[in-house]
Amino acid sequence: MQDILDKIAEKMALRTERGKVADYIPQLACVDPDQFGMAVVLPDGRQFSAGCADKTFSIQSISKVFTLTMALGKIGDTVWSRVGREPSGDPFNSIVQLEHEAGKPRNPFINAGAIAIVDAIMMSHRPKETLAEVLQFVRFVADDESIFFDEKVAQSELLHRDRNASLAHFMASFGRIKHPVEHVLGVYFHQCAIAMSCTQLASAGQFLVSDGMNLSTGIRVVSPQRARRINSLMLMCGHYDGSGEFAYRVGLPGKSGVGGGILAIAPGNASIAVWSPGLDDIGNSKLGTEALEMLVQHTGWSIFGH
Ligand SMILES: NC(=O)CC[C@H](N)C(=O)O
Repeated sequence: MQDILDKIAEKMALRTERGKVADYIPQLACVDPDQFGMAVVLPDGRQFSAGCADKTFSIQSISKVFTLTMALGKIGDTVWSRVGREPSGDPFNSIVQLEHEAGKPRNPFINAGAIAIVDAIMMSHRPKETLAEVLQFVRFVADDESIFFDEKVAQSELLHRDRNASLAHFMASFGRIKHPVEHVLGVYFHQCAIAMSCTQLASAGQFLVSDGMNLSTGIRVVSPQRARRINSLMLMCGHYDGSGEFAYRVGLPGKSGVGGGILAIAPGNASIAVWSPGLDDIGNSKLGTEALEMLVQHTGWSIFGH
């Protein structure tokens, strides 16, 4: 495994076409696009990594996997009255479907869906309390107390919130947001601003590899059925309107973020995190996808076989 990762990192270091860093969140535009990191955690807890796998980056929308898991824990299947579970085929920050579908987002991984999920987990609590809970949950699944919110990124998103604020207010106009919109957005921007390294992120994904159980810590996070369902949502919706392309090229449940990270789950085999800040046109990590494509070719880990 170490050899495979070293080879991938070597190849990635030579790439000149690295995509474009997200600049609609100015703080993300400051990140050096020449970086690449990758980490793999096996079910027995063994870790392998290459490149700058220990450097923290903004996990952005990858956080939506963790807040969805929290929401399912808190309100169970009621989640599905707040968001759907179909791919949207539209960009992550699109508003068009909301008008046709009475303010109900297609799935929990597009921005509108993740904002609705935040509203669902707030349960009349103050934003600070919900934020503490989100951070505690991520630290728990990663088994790492050092994970933190990058305040600069959160403030940058807050300052440039027009699009997400529009989504939230539009949903509120259908009676679908129960807490003050500014509170919900504050929590949403912070969850997106969680900073993690590839190693930490791959550890956090372990429960999705082994039927809901983190075999390293021996702690069950969710039931096998729930782990399977979260994985299916990641496969169908985790890369927005690029989910079909990601399934075709990589064939693993995956969740991307505009910080350039991707968490991919090879059920029964490994939790994989990759980071390279340059994005493709859709907003998914360009080299991150390429690296995962190479990894599955070497390992045969795609859920669809070799
Ligand atoms: N795709 C993403 O990672 C988007 C998350 C980002 N925080 C946003 O709201 O626009």
